[in-house]
Amino acid sequence: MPPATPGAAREPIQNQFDISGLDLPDILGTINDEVRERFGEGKPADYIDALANVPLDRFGMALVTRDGDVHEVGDAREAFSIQSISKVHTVTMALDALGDDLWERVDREPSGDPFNSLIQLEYEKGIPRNPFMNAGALVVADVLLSAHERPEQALVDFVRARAGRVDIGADDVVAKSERESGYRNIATANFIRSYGNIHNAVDDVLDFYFLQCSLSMNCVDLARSMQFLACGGYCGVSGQQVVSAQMSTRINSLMMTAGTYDAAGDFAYYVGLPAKSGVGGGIVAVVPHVMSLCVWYPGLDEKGNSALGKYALHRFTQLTGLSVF
Ligand SMILES: NC(=O)CC[C@H](N)C(=O)O
Repeated sequence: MPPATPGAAREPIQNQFDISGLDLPDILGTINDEVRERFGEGKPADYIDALANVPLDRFGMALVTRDGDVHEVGDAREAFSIQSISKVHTVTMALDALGDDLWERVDREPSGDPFNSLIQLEYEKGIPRNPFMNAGALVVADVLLSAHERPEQALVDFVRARAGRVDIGADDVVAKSERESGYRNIATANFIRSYGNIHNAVDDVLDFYFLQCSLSMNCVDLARSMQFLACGGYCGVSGQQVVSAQMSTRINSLMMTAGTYDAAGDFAYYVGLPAKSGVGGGIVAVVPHVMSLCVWYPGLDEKGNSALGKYALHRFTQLTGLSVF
């Protein structure tokens, strides 16, 4: 049947912000059952000794709505190494400190290369492609070292305030292990320094970076810590406006285009949400204006993203229709 008005859509447009008709506990339960059938897929991040032997029999998922309601399933309260998810927290702090001047130090384009790649840095004279690849996160770390008297404490305070928990901290074993096996990050930081785009001592920048990667949090903490990106920059957990509404939209855009590295296109296609992954197996995602989510499964695919975490988010957008597209 043709639409009544020429040019009008056939389907009535649903209010994409209305989740009252969704049975979220049931949807999470279905995803949990499906994921557990597939335990064993992927492999842990074996280039960091402390993460190499994490068993592939854990899955957690949590979401936090705009109203602060929490839904969770599986191992959503088991802490894990947040790794590169911390890059969302640090870029938020750096944008708060420098505003758009940050973009003179780091670009905001997808890289199409692995998260630890150095290849574009020489062509682009020490300006990393985006703040979510390791090179960009090292520049962001340097910005925070310049902006804060006690940068590590400032980061821990920021994450604690967003998650609403005072006992969040770094896992020293993971941080030490990262330093011991951190050949690429050490090379990257020194290479950027040679272009003058790191201003503080390289070792201090690396210490900060390894600390941020080694923060230990669970799915509920992480979903809460991203709630401000679902609420126009307002963090319901702390009652603070963290960044402007415009800036929170832009951080979501960065996650969409670069949050899952050289799989960002596939992620947009398969999941359809801004997301940020870490090699600890966590992935956070945002449904703008609706909710923030976190999934965790430690087996990674070849791009370094949680294999079943990605599957879980794919099923979530399929079952709820909550893709941004
Ligand atoms: N993608 C990631 O989570 C990478 C973080 C890891 N600590 C590294 O620097 O290699």
